[in-house]
Amino acid sequence: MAPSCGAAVPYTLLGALLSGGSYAPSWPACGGRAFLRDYARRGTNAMLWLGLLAVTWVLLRRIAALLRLWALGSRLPGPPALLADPGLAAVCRAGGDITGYLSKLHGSFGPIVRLWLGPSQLLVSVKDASLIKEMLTKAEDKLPLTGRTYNLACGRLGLFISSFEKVKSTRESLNVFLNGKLNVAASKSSFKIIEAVLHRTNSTKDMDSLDCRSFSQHMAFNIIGAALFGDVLFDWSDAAAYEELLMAVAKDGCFWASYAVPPFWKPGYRRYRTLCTKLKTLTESIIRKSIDQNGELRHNNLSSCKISEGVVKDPVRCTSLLDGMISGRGFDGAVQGPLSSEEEICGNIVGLMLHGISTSANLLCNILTRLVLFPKLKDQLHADIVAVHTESSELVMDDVLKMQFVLATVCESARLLPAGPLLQRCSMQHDLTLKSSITIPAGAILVVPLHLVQMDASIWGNDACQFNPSRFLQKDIDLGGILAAHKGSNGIKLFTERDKSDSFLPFGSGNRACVGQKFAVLGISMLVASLLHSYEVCCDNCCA
Ligand code: HEM
Repeated sequence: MAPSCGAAVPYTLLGALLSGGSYAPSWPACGGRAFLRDYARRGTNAMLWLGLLAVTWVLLRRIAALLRLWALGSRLPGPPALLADPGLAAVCRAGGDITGYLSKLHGSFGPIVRLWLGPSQLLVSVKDASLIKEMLTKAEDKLPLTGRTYNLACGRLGLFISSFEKVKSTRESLNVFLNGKLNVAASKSSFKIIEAVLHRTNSTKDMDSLDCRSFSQHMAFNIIGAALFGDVLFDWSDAAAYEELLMAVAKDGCFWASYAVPPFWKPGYRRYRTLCTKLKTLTESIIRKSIDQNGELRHNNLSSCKISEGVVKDPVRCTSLLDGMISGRGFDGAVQGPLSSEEEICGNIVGLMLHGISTSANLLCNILTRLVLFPKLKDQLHADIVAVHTESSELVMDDVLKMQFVLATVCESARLLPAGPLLQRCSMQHDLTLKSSITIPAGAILVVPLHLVQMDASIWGNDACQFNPSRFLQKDIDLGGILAAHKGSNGIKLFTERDKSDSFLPFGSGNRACVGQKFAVLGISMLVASLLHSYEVCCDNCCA
């Protein structure tokens, strides 16, 4: 009996071919089209099944991760587990004091507290110095929101993003680059920076009513910009527009990045994206200028390799961060083409400008405000500066390293006013086991409430909340430690006393610590010293 049409048709195209013609007689009877139709139907079904299995697999994995988060999270001390902590929600709604709320919780539950921000979001706050050190060493990832914010503003970049693996090598290159910048450029630049800022503010408004915040921001822009682009920044006609654009992009980045799906339908978002594109174009323009007019980047990179020979043996690695920019050819590619490593370099530069300006401006403003509020501080700083820096000589980095009171003032200001209230980390892939008994599940948001730690009276003494730079002198600032940076970071070893050094965290700690720490402390000290050496700093109506 002849096989029925359906039965005769092989199930797969491969089956038909492999059957070696045994089905051949039925083909003409059923028609090649029927076979192909059936084949397509079965193929589609198979694809749908595969898709369904994949989605189910992903969902099951998510559910397993969620159950794990709930199980491990509930074991940590904290207020009763609810969908979202109502106390924190109330504090946030009132635009209130998160540090104050965490302080109460730490008072009740101890050095580790967990809070549920939602069914799938667990926040763990750590306050104990030794636990913090362990946590910051083991938790190597940044929060995905931080990475998304920088990605949105800067495009593709190899710094500030979540995964430690992806930022490791760029961090190391940047570390070497910034060390070289300190040795080569800072001493000459500081007076130029001050002059450029005064020139700019003079041309726009009355010098007598200079706003401290804007002044600090201009100084920060110029010190980071001069380090990255060289002196060409000072003659660039678009410098002011570039600074404004950077600040505008920095202001709203976190808000727009908090959307899970980019809200293209919102005019505000489209305006923000336009600003980011303009920022990228201007960054490319200043990089080009820097390469074309001065060859500054190439020159300084190579010099820095020679200068820091003791630290870095391989000169090729010295230029790796800015390789693409240094070779004008490579950068041209980035301007014309889609994503490339050159685009990443441009993204890194924008990221560094955004982060470096906001943090350094914050610190500078804090110091300048204290200078005007406390004339005695100004006198002490002045005495420290003139003791080292004579009128005739040029101020150099070695001089700044001798100005212990200036360095102590910068560090004490950073202690009292860190860049943000919380240091944030997470471990995306692995659970964290602290002190071998506390397990924090992967994906939890880890925070260190900096004000609580850096103003903890049990560590810093009864005057923990007061401004007292001398506390940094009592324990001897280890200036040798400032120059001995460990791999991928610029650690400043300030205290011989362990608890204090683990509780001084304005620049973070561990593998994701601030790479610009040494650059910021020494650069800002240099600026303050240069400013006080040559100018009178005072507030409106109080200058003699
Ligand atoms: C007063 C000035 C500054 C403050 C207070 C500051 C603070 C910080 C903090 C708190 C972190 C995170 C640390 C952690 O998670 O442990 C960080 C990271 C970082 N900072 Fe700074 N910073 C300053 C200036 C700078 C400057 C001038 C640069 C470079 C030009 C810089 C480059 C970086 C980089 C590259 C990272 C880490 C990026 C990563 O691992 O993905 N910072 N900074």
